Amino acid sequence: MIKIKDLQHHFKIGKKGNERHVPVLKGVTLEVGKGEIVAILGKSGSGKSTLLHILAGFMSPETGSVVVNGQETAALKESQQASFRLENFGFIFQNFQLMPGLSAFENVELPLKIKGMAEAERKMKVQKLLEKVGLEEVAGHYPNELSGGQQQRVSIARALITDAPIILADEPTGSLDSETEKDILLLIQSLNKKLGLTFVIITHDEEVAAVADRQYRLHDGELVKGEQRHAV
Ligand SMILES: Nc1ncnc2c1ncn2[C@@H]1O[C@H](COP(=O)(O)OP(=O)(O)OP(=O)(O)O)[C@@H](O)[C@H]1O
Repeated sequence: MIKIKDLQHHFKIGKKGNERHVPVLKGVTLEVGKGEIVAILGKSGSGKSTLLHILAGFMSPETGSVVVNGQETAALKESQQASFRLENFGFIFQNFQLMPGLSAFENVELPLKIKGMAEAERKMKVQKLLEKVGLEEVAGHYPNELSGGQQQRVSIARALITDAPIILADEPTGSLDSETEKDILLLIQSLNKKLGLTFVIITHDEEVAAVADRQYRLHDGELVKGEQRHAV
């Protein structure tokens, strides 16, 4: 499903003529199969977000390749990139990134509007998914009328609504208290089992990584395999 091969990336820091080259990824190789949960741990600044951005096609790697569902992402034309992303990836962020002026229902509906799905089909699909993630009673609430856990459920529903097979989660519980964190991790595990969704989760939190089938640690620009556990 995902094949990342020998990714290297560095950033230039400082003023022109006096730049420093800081290597962030020094040859990262990773394969993720369909229906797996893979966690990437690493300290702040270790390159987790850089890896995720390259995987999602927001950034191009200097060397190495990313193949998603058989498609080498660097080979996509610029005009194909957005629809490829929409078809293949759903995103979950630490700070939810919901549209404040839209209700929970409308936030989840938005990607389908962008895809051009007809209204009746759209409404039915959103309704079903909101029930699945336990939000039917707050569907009309705006983000500022929802708890952190509810907001993250909305953002998970938004990530799932387009039926993308891969969910990329960037510190999905970073803004939540530990009880709510557990709820969200259980939801992720259940969606993985019931729908066969693939998750790549980046986190600095060992408890979050514990839901993964495989754990890796980004350290000094390299990916090191970690331990495997299966409990929330
Ligand atoms: N656009 C950029 N220009 C220059 N340096 C950058 C840029 N983006 C990231 N970096 C540097 O690359 C390194 C990796 O950053 P990255 O955001 O990938 O780390 P991270 O592991 O996701 O950190 P965090 O957990 O704090 O989000 C850091 O040293 C950062 O300062």
